[in-house]
Amino acid sequence: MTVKFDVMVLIRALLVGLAFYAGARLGVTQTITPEGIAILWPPNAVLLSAFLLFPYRQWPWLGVAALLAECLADVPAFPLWAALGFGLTNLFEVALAAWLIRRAVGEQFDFDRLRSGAYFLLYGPFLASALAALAGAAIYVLLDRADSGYWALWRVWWFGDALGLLLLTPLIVVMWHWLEKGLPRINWPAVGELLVLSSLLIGLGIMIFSEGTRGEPGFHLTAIVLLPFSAWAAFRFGVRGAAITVVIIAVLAVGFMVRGSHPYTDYAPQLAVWLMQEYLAVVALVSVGLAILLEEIRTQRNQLEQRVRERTRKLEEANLRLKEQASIDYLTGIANRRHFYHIAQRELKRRTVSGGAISLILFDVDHFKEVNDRFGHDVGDMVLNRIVDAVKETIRPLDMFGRFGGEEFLILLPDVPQDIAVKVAERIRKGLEALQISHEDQIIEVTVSLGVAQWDGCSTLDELITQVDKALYEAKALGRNHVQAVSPVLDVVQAPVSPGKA
Ligand SMILES: Nc1nc2c(ncn2[C@@H]2O[C@H](COP(=O)(O)OP(=O)(O)OP(=O)(O)O)[C@@H](O)[C@H]2O)c(=O)[nH]1
Repeated sequence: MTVKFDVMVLIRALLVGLAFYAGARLGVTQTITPEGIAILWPPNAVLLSAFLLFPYRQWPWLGVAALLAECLADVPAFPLWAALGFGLTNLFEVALAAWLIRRAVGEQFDFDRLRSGAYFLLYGPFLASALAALAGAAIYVLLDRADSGYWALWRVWWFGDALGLLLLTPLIVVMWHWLEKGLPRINWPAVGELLVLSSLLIGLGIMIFSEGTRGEPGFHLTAIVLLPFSAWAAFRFGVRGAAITVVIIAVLAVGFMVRGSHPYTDYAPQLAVWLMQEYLAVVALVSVGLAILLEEIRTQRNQLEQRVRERTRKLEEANLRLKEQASIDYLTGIANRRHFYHIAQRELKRRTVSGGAISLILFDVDHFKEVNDRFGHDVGDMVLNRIVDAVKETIRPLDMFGRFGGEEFLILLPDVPQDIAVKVAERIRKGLEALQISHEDQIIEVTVSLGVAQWDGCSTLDELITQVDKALYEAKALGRNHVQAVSPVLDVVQAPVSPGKA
């Protein structure tokens, strides 16, 4: 691992060092009972949060800063070798916990998943603190100051460190992530609710922790009364809210206890501290755990909704494609017979009510079999496509163009009487006659025969198609490359048949 100098890292290390020093001073001066029993050790949470939040390459700087801070805080009370020993023990504890947690959870650590909460709990307060306590207790024994045995010292170190990590790490980590996103807009109703919640919590906390029971009869509020308040914070303000209330409760509980006032005054001092540690651990686990659980449910619900949205979009796209496939002729891309019928029937129905002319053209490629036979089916397909393209350019966008089947095509012309439709058909005939389709070094020429009919206002579509089919048959009979309209009989528009045409 290369250690690179960076001003940002130096500032971070300085801040971590200062916070660690403040935590250590707080630990030494504000968390030890009058009987000399330490309740919790806050600074390790500062370093653990930093190790969880910042890249591995910054760890050496942060670690050195914390080590110096520990020595500065301890030296007034302990010899330098012991201060250094405590510092290295804490460093080992935090580095081990952070490394294991990040390995298990991934590099982006936050208290937003049950998984991260569970691994934090397992590797931090449970494992790393208990292991570091083996060394911490040994240093105390070597100092020869303590009147209790090695395992009692081990337990005091473990519980104190574990509680410090448990209470403060979630707060520091979630606050860091929160501030990282930039200062949020102030939500005044939420601020109001938070004020009410914290006032109630602080008021009740003071009542509960300032009062020693001392076996007096009568009504006593117990510390568990505060639990619903941190649950309230968890529900309404997430992990941040829960972590803040947990710290408020801890500050009140520890603050009063080190001044000799707490709800466990009936018990021996050591047991009273255990009970307090147990109480604070339960409050932290329940509140922060509940907040993480809610966050996890919210995240999973969002992910699920996102997946449902994505699937629905894909399904709609597939439906659209299916609809298109069901209505479009696969070869030419114009309406297939089914879709053409659907649209044409709708048009006729509309005109039954509103009136207005409507005409139909049916055309067929002349001697198309010869094209297939001479050039092959693929070239035949290409020729059909070129015919369709040419016809599309001749008709209006609102005319309905569809493939009737094979080399037969239908065109529905709304608001067009038969005489105009005949002119359109003639334009198509001429256009296709003039079309020169090149294939390799040859030119393929085609002609079409067209039947035209105007709807009489009452026939069905099938009847109209039968009529126009008859006209087409007549056009074919007239020698192909003709337009033939149905009765009322219009003049047959005949074109000279060019000898080279297929
Ligand atoms: N390449 C190709 N040929 C098709 C397609 N659909 C139908 N055909 C062919 O079109 C030809 C139609 O032949 P016929 O019904 O005998 O009509 P024709 O040869 O055009 O003769 P007339 O209509 O009497 O002028 C047949 O060879 C069919 O195989 C298609 O999608 N692609």
